Amino acid sequence: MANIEFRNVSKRYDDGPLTVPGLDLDIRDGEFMVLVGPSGCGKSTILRMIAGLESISSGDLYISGHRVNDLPPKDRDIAMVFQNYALYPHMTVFDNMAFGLRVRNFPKLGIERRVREAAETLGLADLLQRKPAQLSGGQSQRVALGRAMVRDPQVFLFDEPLSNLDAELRVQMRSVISRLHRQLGTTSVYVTHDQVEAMTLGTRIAILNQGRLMQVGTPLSLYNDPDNTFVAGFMGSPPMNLLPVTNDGRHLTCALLQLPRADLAGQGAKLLLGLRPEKLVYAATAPANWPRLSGEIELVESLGAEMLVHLQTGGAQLVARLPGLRVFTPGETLQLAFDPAAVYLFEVESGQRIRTDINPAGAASC
Ligand SMILES: Nc1ncnc2c1ncn2[C@@H]1O[C@H](COP(=O)(O)OP(=O)(O)OP(=O)(O)O)[C@@H](O)[C@H]1O
Repeated sequence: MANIEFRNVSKRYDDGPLTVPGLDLDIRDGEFMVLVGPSGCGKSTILRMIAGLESISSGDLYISGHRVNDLPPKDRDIAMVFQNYALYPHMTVFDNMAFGLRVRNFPKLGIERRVREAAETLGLADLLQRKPAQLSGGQSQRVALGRAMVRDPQVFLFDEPLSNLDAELRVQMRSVISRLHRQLGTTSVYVTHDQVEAMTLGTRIAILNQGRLMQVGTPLSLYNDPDNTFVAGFMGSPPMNLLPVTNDGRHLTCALLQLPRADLAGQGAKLLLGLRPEKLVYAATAPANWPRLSGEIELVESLGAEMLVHLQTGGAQLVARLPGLRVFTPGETLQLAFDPAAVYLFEVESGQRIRTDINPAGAASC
């Protein structure tokens, strides 16, 4: 078990720009930390710095309290699981799983026991004599997991391990990884650009953009309490609606609606109003004092029990997540409502959250 501390860590490749500019991040002992963010934001670079596969340009990295900036990868007691499985094609499943222990001169009996235990846990017991070419993608990824597991390292690193699997297998493998973590309690760092994966696996999630930490917290705290528009847009499916509104010190106004908010008198004349798609309800079912807004239906995506309704209204676009019991046709007008306490507010320029006494996370939904 181990904790990992980044202290003002920067990374620059050759003469390029700073890929990671001054990262401060604490990964706690035994937690499952997910690094999430758009392609190219530096997630893999951060992971590879922990593994020792990438040098650190400045700052300090500590694992279990020891500064590891110059420690070679083999001395870090870390196991990494990659997207492409990285199995040896000429070796059996057993030998692939045993390899890391053999090169560390583990006793033969111990290797046998550890591999068989891991194979049992991962449902690979019947496949130990197969070669990687005879395995499905999901089985290959379980072998890659098993190979990491048998080493019983102080840290697991995962670099988008599920991105080559189809949707159903991804869900299955997510629960395998989650169960393993509950069982072993090993500090884990997991890179993905999939926010659903991040939400379901992470004890905490670090959201990155262009190498910078946007926010770190539990999945629920990031969803309920985003610090900025980037996090608000990243967490939640579909993401939060962000509507440009004008603020005259008494009301927030846009083509859609007028919302009394005298408490924002000291704020800018233009703000962004954030409203989660799942906080919109049919006007007919909402309390009379909730603000109404209506729009023309552009598109309806059915999710089975629910649907995503895309509305066009006064130049602004909006998505609502509604119970899927009604049939709509594009072009139809739909009237919706929301709890006025459910809105988030952000500065336009910086995207930073404007915090008020109103707690949107506690707002009711019909
Ligand atoms: N070896 C390298 N040499 C130069 N630049 C690199 C190198 N590796 C990564 N980069 C650059 O660093 C930035 C971050 O890359 P990184 O792979 O860490 O991002 P990522 O968030 O993991 O992306 P993805 O989700 O697409 O894998 C990118 O702009 C990338 O082009």
